[in-house]
Amino acid sequence: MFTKTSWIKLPRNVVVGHDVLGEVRDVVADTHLRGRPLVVTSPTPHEVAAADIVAQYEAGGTDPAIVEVDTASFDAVERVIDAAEASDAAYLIGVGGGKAIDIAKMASDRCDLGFVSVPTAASHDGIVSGRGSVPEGDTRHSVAADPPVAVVADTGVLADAPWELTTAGCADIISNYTAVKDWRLANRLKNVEYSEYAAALAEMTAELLVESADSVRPGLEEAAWMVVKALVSSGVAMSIAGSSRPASGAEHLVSHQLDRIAPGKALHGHQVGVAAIVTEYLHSGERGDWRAVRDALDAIDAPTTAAGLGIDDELLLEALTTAHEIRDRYTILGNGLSEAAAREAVAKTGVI
Ligand SMILES: NC(=O)C1=CN([C@@H]2O[C@H](COP(=O)(O)OP(=O)(O)OC[C@H]3O[C@@H](n4cnc5c(N)ncnc54)[C@H](OP(=O)(O)O)[C@@H]3O)[C@@H](O)[C@H]2O)C=CC1
Ligand SMILES: O=C(CO)COP(=O)(O)O
Ligand SMILES: [Zn+2]
Repeated sequence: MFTKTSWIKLPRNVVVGHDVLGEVRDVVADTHLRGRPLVVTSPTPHEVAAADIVAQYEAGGTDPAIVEVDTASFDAVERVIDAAEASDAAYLIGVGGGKAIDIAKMASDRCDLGFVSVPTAASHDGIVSGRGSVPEGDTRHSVAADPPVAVVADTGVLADAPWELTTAGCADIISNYTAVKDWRLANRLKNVEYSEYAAALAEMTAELLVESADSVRPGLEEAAWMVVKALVSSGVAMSIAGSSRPASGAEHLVSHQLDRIAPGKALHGHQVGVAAIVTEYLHSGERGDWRAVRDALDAIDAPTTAAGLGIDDELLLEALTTAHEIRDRYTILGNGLSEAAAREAVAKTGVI
């Protein structure tokens, strides 16, 4: 008897374009969301975009509540839940990078309130995904959370953001190659549930971005457009999969471990990019595709070495050899990469 069920949750409105920040209130009005919003943001995105959104609501006679978060943590999620209850918020608007958006997404899921995603940086593929990702102690939780009801991505705001945020988003997409390889491996070796549609979408998204690398240049709004479309597409792949598997494999384990042992040194996307060079080497060997991954990162100005990340060589080696402990997710790292193998891989790929 066939007993499988698949429940794919996707946003209702995804609005991408020039000056769409000014349309947040109208985009929300086109959904079922009504009442007083709680704007969840972080310091820079507050100035860059959240203040404008608050002004839109005030001009329309609504006084939105606002809360700032400064770390991606469960404490921050609790603080936002308290703020939502105290302000009697009807829905949440996450304005910022991955941190603010994840926190808003997870808090709104817990409060059973709708959530709107307003990215101020094309730096990560959690913009539309139905996942929230937060560290806790020695582990990393990637939890299911309802995806945003609406997404408003202003390409002018994204193009004005520091260039390295955009290159981090590109690297997060390029890491789909190795993530999908890990997913297929886990499916073959551990019978992990696998979706060919989600895998194909994640890979195709990376492919299209790499093919367009020449047009991904600083300050170009068209580049912001291309990158944010790829981030949306990658987030949809995660929603189809019902997990972050299409976009998160061993390279993400290494990045999450770096967040623990070398916090705040480099952006999420840059860390997964450098780690992907190494995990691609582990998948396909010296003559394999690791050069293509490195060259793709290089072509969009993303770092390709530990030094480029500003991370000490020994710390990267520690992350590589301990990354398998971060969560129960089978990857090419198996039950752990030995120090000798890690040293060999970083030397062969020039990552160290
Ligand atoms: N849920 C999911 O599916 C996914 C989640 N993630 C998560 O997302 C996070 C990484 O996202 P990321 O965006 O790199 O991290 P942050 O949200 O920390 O943003 C990085 C930096 O960019 C700044 N910033 C954001 N927008 C602008 C702007 N327009 N101009 C100037 N500075 C700006 C932030 O400022 P400030 O310090 O003021 O906030 C911050 O310093 C990680 O926690 C990762 O786990 C990543 C991929 C997928
Ligand atoms: O960063 C992500 C995908 O790019 C989310 O994946 P995680 O589940 O590893 O947090
Ligand atoms: Zn990522």
